[in-house]
Amino acid sequence: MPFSVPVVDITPYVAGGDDAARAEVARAVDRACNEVGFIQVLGHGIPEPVTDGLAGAMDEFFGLEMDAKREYRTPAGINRGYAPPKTESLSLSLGVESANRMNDFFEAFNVGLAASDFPGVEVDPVHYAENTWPDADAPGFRAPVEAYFAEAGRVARTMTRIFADALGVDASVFTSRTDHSLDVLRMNNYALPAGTDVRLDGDLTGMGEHTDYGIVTVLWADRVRGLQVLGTDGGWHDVSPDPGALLINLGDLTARWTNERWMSTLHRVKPPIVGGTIERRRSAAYFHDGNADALIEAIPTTVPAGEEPLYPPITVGEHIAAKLAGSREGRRNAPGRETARVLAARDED
Ligand SMILES: O=C(O)CCC(=O)C(=O)O
Ligand SMILES: [Fe+2]
Repeated sequence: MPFSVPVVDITPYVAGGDDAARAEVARAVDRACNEVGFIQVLGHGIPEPVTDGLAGAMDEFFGLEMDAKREYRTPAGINRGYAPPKTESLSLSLGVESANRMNDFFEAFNVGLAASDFPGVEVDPVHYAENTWPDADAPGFRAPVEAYFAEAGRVARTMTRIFADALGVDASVFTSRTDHSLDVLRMNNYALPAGTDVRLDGDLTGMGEHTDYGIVTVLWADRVRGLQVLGTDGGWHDVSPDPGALLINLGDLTARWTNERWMSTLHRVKPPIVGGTIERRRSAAYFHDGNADALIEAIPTTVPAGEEPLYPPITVGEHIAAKLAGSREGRRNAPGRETARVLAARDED
């Protein structure tokens, strides 16, 4: 079967729909999560001006001089603010040590929910770090980013409502573990500085192969080639969203939670070289990771009778901290179940 990312219209969950229409959506999502791990979602309800605003905000910030952007760096252990090109290596989050170590050329800006967003809840200030906003240099950045952040968060929570129905569990299985969720929006910019000779740097990777870490990711991206997803056929496939669609993909915590009934799919960004350079590409990944103190263990109905779950229980915070130590601090993670798959992947479409 040729590789494709299923399209699902979630209008019945966003704008109201009857039980039959919702059940149909839940079935389609279950199939996509089981077979691909990526979905294209229509009917998400994010107004176009909001995504246009996000894109404009990214242009304003990433268009600044490097010296100005560097002012907004944070320590590697704090997942906020600006990350210059080649400071992160996503494949180290996976336990894959490659020749292009720290060669991911994306630059990013991270914003997320902070301790001050949850007054009265005792949360770890490292996971829930306060944001760094570039107000002085990019005054038009914050408002549209906050507007998009709220919308993407709503879509992520809608997806978990669909997940509960698709898995046949009570909605509280998700809501009880996401009421002070670690949520981060990573805005990515893939561009090479003028004059970069791409022929001399054959190892260039936009973003190294990785799985996302949390529960679910809502991904907005320019319709420019670059994102590749590893299919169950062992090959990498180009994926670009249909007009108006958002990409949704599952993270590792959901694979653990569902005892791998659903997939946390490997992906990477390898922009094609055209005319000696790469086409600029932007994306924004909203990671909905769950409460740092929530325990994630296999939903009992996903574990076959008489078998042990594939993974031991883990808290969201422990899992995310280990992954970030790989991608942001350069400490290679212990190879896991996904590592073997990426090493075996064929380098083709
Ligand atoms: O740029 C993309 O399309 C993917 C970004 C991504 O995978 C991520 O930020 O985790
Ligand atoms: Fe990702």
